[in-house]
Amino acid sequence: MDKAPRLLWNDCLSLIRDNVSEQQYKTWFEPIVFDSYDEDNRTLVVQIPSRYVYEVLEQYYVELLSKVLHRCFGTNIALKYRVVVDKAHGLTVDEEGSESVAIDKPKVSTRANQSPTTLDAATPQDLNPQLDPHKNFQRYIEGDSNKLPRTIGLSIAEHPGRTTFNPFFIYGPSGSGKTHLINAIGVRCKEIYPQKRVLYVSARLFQVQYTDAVRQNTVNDFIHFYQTIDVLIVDDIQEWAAATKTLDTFFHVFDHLFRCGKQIILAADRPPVDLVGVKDRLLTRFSCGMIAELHKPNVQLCIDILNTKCRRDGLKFPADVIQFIAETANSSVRELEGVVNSLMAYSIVYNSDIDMRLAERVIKRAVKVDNRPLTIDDIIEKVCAHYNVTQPNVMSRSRKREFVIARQLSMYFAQKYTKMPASRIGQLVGGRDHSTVIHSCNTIDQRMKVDKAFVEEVTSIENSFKLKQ
Ligand SMILES: Nc1ncnc2c1ncn2[C@@H]1O[C@H](COP(=O)(O)OP(=O)(O)OP(=O)(O)O)[C@@H](O)[C@H]1O
Repeated sequence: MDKAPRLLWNDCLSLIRDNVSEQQYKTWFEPIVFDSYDEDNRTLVVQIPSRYVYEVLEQYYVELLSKVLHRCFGTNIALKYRVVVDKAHGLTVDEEGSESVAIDKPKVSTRANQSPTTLDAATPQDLNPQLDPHKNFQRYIEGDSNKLPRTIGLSIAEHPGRTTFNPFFIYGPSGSGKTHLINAIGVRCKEIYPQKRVLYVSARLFQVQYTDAVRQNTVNDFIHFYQTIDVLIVDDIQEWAAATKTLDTFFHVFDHLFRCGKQIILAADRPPVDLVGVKDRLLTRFSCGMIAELHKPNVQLCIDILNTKCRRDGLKFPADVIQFIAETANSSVRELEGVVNSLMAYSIVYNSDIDMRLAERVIKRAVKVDNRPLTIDDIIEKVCAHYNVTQPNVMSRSRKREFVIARQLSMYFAQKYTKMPASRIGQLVGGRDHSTVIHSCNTIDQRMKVDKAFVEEVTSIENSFKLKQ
């Protein structure tokens, strides 16, 4: 080979650049770094920033890669990916990321869905905690909606069974991050105390295991096994509603662990009082430690999560697209992630850049469309979310800058999108008169004529209304 392998790889990149859009090149190929070339095995090793990039390259660009590699390096060339860890942000990409081992395909850390098969008390090293290492605290972005549960979770991980937060009962809507948080507690706990017997189990799996134990006449072993756990994490316990026998069995486990000072962590989609079919003796126990609620993420948390995801997965989304997704697809973090994945898929399939047009198209398909006419309450809610202020702030007499803007914009949008007269709008926005509404609308109109950044802000809020039109 006459030319240095690094230069040959640069040739490959030039060829690729000619064959994909600029956006695709920047997103998927620019982050690839030449690592090494093994002359004997004719193997090129490249570093990639995440497993996600690997999956996309393998799924959509493998043919292109193979053609350019053959063209530049000749036939019989093998390509290996090395998935690196983002040290700057303390984020690990996959299990092998921290070991500098060249891998054909990064090994996925599969979450074994099965519970321990033997019901004997295995040693801590033998017990698979059934935790997903990726769902850790480093990846659990903090925001207003989860600050308290996250802080409590960290403290439990550091002192399991020794805080007043026992049991820790966490509840919140679907996709708000319950599983991630309770899993992160287990992961952190295991890092600090490798000897502790930590176990994550879904309520459904616990029930299945219990049913099996009944069938095989091993209920005592079953209970004994669970009574040997130091940190027991049970997810989705609302699924036990009316499963009387399972609940009774869990009662024995719970009581024993609690008395022995072991940590219990429970997650559900509703607070203990709303758990149907659970007897009082368990309900009072569920409620005697700490109950914390996870709320729907606010816009700022969505932005932070999206930015982190893009950074981690080596994606480049324009800021206005991030803002738009955060404002429109924010009913849960799962929805946010779904939109990002769809957006990537669309951009690849249609060979188009990720911009507002594509984002609007994808969001319309991915997010449930609400056909109700836009109401003034919808408007105030979106404006408040955008400026991170509360409805009482908007209604108040305060002249604080962001309150005034949120107030004036609420009136402006109400006039533009609802059929209400100015006097009614004024009444609903803190009991103002119609001349204040007209003045506010004029102020916004005037500012939009001279302030480009402000026009962008207004457009971004209007985008968040789109799903309601
Ligand atoms: N604060 C956060 N930072 C980063 N990712 C998050 C955060 N909250 C949730 N996620 C991610 O959102 C997705 C959904 O979260 P999770 O499964 O924990 O929700 P859940 O409340 O348990 O939902 P369900 O009740 O439907 O099981 C996961 O991929 C999770 O990693």
